Amino acid sequence: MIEVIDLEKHFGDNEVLKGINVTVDKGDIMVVIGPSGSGKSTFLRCLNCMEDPTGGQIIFNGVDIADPKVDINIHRRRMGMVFQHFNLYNNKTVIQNIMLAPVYVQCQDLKKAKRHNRFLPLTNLFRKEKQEKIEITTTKAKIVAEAKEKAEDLLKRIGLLDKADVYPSTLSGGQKQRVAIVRALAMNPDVILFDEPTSALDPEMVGEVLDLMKAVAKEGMTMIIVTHEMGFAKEVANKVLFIDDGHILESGTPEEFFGNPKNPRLKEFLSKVLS
Ligand SMILES: Nc1ncnc2c1ncn2[C@@H]1O[C@H](COP(=O)(O)OP(=O)(O)OP(=O)(O)O)[C@@H](O)[C@H]1O
Repeated sequence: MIEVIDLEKHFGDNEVLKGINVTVDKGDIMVVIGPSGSGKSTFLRCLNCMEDPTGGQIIFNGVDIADPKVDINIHRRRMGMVFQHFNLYNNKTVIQNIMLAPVYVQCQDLKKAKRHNRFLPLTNLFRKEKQEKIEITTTKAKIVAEAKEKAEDLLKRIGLLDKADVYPSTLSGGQKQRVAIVRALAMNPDVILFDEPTSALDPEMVGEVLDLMKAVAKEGMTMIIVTHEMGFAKEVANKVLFIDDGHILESGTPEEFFGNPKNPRLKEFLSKVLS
């Protein structure tokens, strides 16, 4: 699904990623670990071009999205992202947060179709087939109604339907992050990128977020997760990467990675974080 080839990212003289090569297959749960400042978040942010790569390719569903000529917005909607600090819109209610992006992209598609006055392959996020022709007689009201139904289902799933109309500031950190995760799911993405999703949470809330992530993983979602939660990596991941100083120094299954680490820097890192 994603093939990262010789990815480089520099911030001025600071060469943060120095040639990263990774393959992500459909259904992979890939956990990325490494010391602070090693480039993990930068790697994740380059995957959906939130940071423009300095060099290399990111082939996503067959298209090099690092190519500046590519319309990244079309591809980015297929990649969900969950941030350390939730990034919910505080001036929108919980359900509005979940509905916003699906309604926006579908209304944009509808406008485009109407402009061309013909059938176009439109994104219908609420049907099984992700790219199917929908009739241009679809209306914004229909799109909103479908998005609302889906958002309510997602809130039900995380036990927060009663919070649909409140603002995020009234939620706990764990609740905010669970809303952020279902917001990503509402776009029916091919992959979700998680950037330290539990690092900003009080310890008692970490479990509820990890449990939701485990459930999403079980459903077959492809996930790439930067985290310091080694227990989660051992239990849920099928691939683990160790990034240090802008390189992948080791990668493997959790069994190989934790059971028989080879790189001395990884051994040292694991002895610190697992002790
Ligand atoms: N937008 C930016 N502008 C300039 N430098 C940046 C930017 N983003 C990251 N960096 C630099 O890139 C390096 C790697 O940062 P990054 O956040 O990717 O590390 P990390 O491995 O995720 O660290 P942590 O575990 O502490 O979050 C750091 O030296 C950081 O200062």
